[in-house]
Amino acid sequence: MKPVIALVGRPNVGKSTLFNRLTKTRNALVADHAGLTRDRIYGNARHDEAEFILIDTGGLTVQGDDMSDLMRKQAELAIVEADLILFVVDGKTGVVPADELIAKQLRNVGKPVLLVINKTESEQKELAAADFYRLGLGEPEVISATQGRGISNLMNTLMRDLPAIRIVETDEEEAEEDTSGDICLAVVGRPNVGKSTLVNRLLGEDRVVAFDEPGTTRDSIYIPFEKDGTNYILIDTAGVRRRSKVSEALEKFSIVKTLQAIEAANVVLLVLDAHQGVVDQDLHLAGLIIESGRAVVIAVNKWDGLEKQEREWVATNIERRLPFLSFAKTHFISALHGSGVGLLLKSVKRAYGSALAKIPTPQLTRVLEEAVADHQPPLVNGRRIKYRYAHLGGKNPPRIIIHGNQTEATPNSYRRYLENYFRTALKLQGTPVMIEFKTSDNPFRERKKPAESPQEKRKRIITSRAKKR
Ligand SMILES: Nc1nc2c(ncn2[C@@H]2O[C@H](COP(=O)(O)OP(=O)(O)OP(=O)(O)O)[C@@H](O)[C@H]2O)c(=O)[nH]1
Ligand SMILES: Nc1nc2c(ncn2[C@@H]2O[C@H](COP(=O)(O)OP(=O)(O)OP(=O)(O)O)[C@@H](O)[C@H]2O)c(=O)[nH]1
Repeated sequence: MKPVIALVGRPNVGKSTLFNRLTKTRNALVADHAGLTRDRIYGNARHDEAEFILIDTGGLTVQGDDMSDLMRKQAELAIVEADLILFVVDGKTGVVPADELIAKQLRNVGKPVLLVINKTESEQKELAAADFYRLGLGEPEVISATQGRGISNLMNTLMRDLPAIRIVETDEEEAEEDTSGDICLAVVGRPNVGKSTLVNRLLGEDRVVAFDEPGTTRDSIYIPFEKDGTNYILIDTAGVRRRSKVSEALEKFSIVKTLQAIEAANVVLLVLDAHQGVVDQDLHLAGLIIESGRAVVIAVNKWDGLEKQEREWVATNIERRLPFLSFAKTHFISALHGSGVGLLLKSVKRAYGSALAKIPTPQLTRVLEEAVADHQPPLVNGRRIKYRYAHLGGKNPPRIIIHGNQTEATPNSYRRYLENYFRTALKLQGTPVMIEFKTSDNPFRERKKPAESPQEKRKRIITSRAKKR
């Protein structure tokens, strides 16, 4: 499971800037979806050899700000859930009383804390650090988040202090044996939408009583079950099994836990509440799911007892607010009464099949040719973009790599056209499809390149290992 690092510090010290610098790698899917609020507080960070979940705790220490209560609690929870805390201070202002207060608080958290002095582009390292030793937090890292100075050193220190963030090398054989065929299904949704009720429905009441496992709040529970000859591993973020142990709703709902579950899943079941429609927190979750590239099925729960008019409103509301999830199948269900629940798993299975489909190069290339024949790509600098062939560069989500000349100049509108064309022609349902372009003079040399970079491969192996747990 990915380690969690939390950014803490008073306002304006540069936490968001550092956050953006460390998390900017995985925006490919998100950037292309207009209307999607990107979650700027929780993110996946990747840097050369390391990978972790990064949380920006925002205005945690400010009294009377306008951060909503839930967000504040989430921030407090983030610190509890973090494996390590980065305490960011401003090198230009030097130590201010608020820094001392935060340092005092952090010393009581019982977590490793690394002091990071930001905004030090014009200063000598030693000079910038001198003032901050009195916070009693040991050797600080000296960085400039805007210029990227000191980030490599910071990462090295992190890898030393928190070795778990290092991406582990594994050999080929281990990668091969991962094709167990079990469908990893994460049930996610904000508090009170009915996740627990749905999990109980999916598993059958008798299993609920029988199962219990110790663990911390941030861990989900992995429950294998079988339905109509298919094996699933349900990732229960609602903590159905721990009702008795964890009393507070807050402790049960955790974005870190949700993120970890999404990471480990093949398919995400996003549960919404029909009585409320799509609220901002649903949008945040949808953003995290989109960013992960996982397959998605939407369950609109509490469909029972709604008037016709209300139902129409909910359906429209979902279409309007979640256009970037239009690839996902939506089911209107009642977890309480069981209606519509049976069909959910069919869609989950279909989405899994689409997300992990093996699509041979000749087939992809044929669809590409048909798409181009139906609708030509535009001219760029007087020359037409030319696509030679397409191959599958990865799964879950399918990554279709298109090779040719000037392909990088393909406008977004045409890329979306191709995406939809592939989706329809290949009958892909419930999964995002990523289109990537490569320009190469010699397609044969290109063809010999590995479909996956070593880093992507490592990532895939780690993720599938997480699923085994
Ligand atoms: N000179 C300098 N300015 C920086 C650096 N990093 C951030 N800043 C600036 O500091 C200001 C605050 O940065 P943010 O990243 O928004 O700070 P924050 O800690 O997230 O602030 P809150 O969102 O209010 O908690 C912005 O104007 C940044 O451009 C840096 O390394 N050097
Ligand atoms: N009317 C109706 N109520 C439902 C349905 N499903 C769940 N509920 C009710 O909604 C409330 C919340 O359900 P839970 O299953 O605890 O929701 P949850 O998402 O697990 O909530 P947390 O555990 O707080 O994350 C309970 O009172 C349920 O009885 C449904 O299909 N219809």
